[in-house]
Amino acid sequence: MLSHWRSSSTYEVEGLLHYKDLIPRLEVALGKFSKMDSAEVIQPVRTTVPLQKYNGFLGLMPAYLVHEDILCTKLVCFYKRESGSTLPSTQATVLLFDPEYGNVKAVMDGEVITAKRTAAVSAISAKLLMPAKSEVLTILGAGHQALSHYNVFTETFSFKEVRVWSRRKEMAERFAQSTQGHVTVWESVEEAVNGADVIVTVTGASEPVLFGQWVKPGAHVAAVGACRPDWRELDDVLMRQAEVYVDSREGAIAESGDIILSGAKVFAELGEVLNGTRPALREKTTVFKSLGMGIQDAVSAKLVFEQWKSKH
Ligand SMILES: NC(=O)C1=CN([C@@H]2O[C@H](COP(=O)(O)OP(=O)(O)OC[C@H]3O[C@@H](n4cnc5c(N)ncnc54)[C@H](O)[C@@H]3O)[C@@H](O)[C@H]2O)C=CC1
Ligand SMILES: O=C([O-])C1=[NH+]CCC1
Repeated sequence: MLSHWRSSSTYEVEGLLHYKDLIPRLEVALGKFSKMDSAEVIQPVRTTVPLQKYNGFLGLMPAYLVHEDILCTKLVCFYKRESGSTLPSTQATVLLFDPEYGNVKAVMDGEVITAKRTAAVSAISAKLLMPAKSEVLTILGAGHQALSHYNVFTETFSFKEVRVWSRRKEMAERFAQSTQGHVTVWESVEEAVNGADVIVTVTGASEPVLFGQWVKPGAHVAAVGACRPDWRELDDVLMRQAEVYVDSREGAIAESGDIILSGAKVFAELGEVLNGTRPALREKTTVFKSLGMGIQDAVSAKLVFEQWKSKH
């Protein structure tokens, strides 16, 4: 039996999970997921328990990758926070099991895993779908996901300009000061996205913040927030004019307000594009609607555990 590891340290997981290792494993997992073969991947849609009193949700995200023998679940609480709140908006713990015995092999901090695997999947969407000559990246939101997206997008691609907008300008300014490279702060979403080739929406919004009329034709939008059926980040115009890609069709039609309320049709899962069964329509305006999947946490947790074991 493998040794048992407990870590509540965000710092420890941070040092063990690297995009160069994570991205290829996520691509394989997304491809397998989209083959819809339950002999390969078992991942029910997230079970969500509303915490009405606190404007939040507890999400349970189990997954089993059969050939890799990775059995994992994430427990994630996420909240809609008022402007100025100092409470965290996402807290997560990841449990990695030994599938044969059923014992827990590792308990890990899930915040870094959530931040990095979500950003890595958005980077995969951009790699497949952004315009061939993409020079301007705009990030809407200035929290944890904004930073992980900045990091992986600037590590993976060569943008000439990176812009940020946040509903509180001082947060956008703080974000711009915290990044390695130069980031410009914009006062309005309309100005921030004007001419942008790639737009990442990582806000806690429940009403649209990004409107289709502002988006350059052919741009790619990675839409990461609004993970509830009645929450929005994108308006109907954008949802209907874009080709919509998702991580999971099943998850999207159950959980994405942007898809459900706009009536937009899902064109493909990212895994189908990776498998070559659906095309990447790079020349069109594209939206990747991310909701997050248990398999993404599972491959991340396995990587973290492997790295940890190699050092102990
Ligand atoms: N798709 C996925 O796999 C995942 C999605 N998420 C979602 O991504 C979003 C960002 O998460 P974090 O960066 O961890 O949160 P965070 O709290 O660190 O940052 C949220 C950002 O959104 C802004 N914001 C909050 N409410 C807003 C509103 N009503 N209008 C405009 N801006 C608003 C905040 O000022 C802040 O800049 C959340 O919606 C979260 O639920 C989080 C984890 C995984
Ligand atoms: O996949 C994930 O961890 C989450 N999606 C929405 C909030 C948390």
